[in-house]
Amino acid sequence: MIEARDVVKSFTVRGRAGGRRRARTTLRAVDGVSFTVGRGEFVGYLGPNGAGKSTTIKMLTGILTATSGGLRVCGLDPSRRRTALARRIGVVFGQRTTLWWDLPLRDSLTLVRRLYRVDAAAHRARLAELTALLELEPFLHTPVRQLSLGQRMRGDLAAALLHDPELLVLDEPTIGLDVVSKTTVRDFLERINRERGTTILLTTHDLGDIERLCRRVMIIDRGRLAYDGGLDELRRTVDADRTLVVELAAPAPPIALGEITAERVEGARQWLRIPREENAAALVAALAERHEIRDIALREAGIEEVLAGLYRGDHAYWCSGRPVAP
Ligand SMILES: Nc1ncnc2c1ncn2[C@@H]1O[C@H](COP(=O)(O)OP(=O)(O)OP(=O)(O)O)[C@@H](O)[C@H]1O
Repeated sequence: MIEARDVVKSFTVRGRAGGRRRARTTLRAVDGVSFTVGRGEFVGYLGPNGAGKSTTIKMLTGILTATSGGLRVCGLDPSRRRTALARRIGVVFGQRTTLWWDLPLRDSLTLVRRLYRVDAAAHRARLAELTALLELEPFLHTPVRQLSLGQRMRGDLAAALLHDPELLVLDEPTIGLDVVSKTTVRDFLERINRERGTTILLTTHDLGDIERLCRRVMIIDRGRLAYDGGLDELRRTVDADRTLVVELAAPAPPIALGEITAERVEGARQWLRIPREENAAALVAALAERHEIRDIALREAGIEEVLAGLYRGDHAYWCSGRPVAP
């Protein structure tokens, strides 16, 4: 569905140099990215702010033209075949709507049908299906400007899927949504991927989206792909520390065991960060010899901690992961 080979996108920006005329410099927002996405995959595209995610998505959808490299989406060159591609993909930008502000949602969706020249009977069937799945019925006749953010997002998803695209590209689709709306959107995406085989590329800062939906993640950092592989594999590959939470029989000064010291103390409870190479069982045994322990729990780093470490650059060109080299 997507084939990117050494894709580069440069922007010319005015530098901050002194003098009357500020010097022009070239910024490589996407700096030689290569990957493929197969039919039916659900892939998360992650990275810190300014990493190059939106620029990649704009190239994939034909909004921007790559400076160099090869790009094929559904077998088409996106910048040259933008109209043909639009019939085969759906795009949702969480921060923007493609719906007509002053029209009731239903009329907006009818206009989308005309734009994509969807046959009337197919449209009726598809609209009925999407209305049920996204629970649109209560606000189908409400002008878009009066919809809540969660309702509008569901409307935008329907608009992006009315022409039954093979590929759905989502840029932060759950941004600003409450827990219930997020769940509705996630359940829906999971379902169309599983049942219809729609390929989905999802950009998000919401790690709940990733944990719930993506089997594979690609991480971009400063324009370069730094990881491409499974989520569990990412947790394992990154040398993430673990935390031992110890509940003592009574409050005590911070525990110190060689290099390992408690980094948080609350009453009788203490938190110890354990480096990956440390043997946790031996540590627990040593602790039990010196302290009266009431309870103990070993906590693996969550995906949030793993990514925070990566984004901070704690793991210089991080994972040996999959085929991603600096
Ligand atoms: N039209 C443009 N002109 C100049 N620079 C741009 C342009 N669009 C993006 N950039 C720069 O390219 C880099 C990548 O931006 P991009 O929007 O792709 O990042 P992102 O990963 O989507 O970030 P965020 O998570 O904040 O949305 C940034 O340094 C940004 O300032």
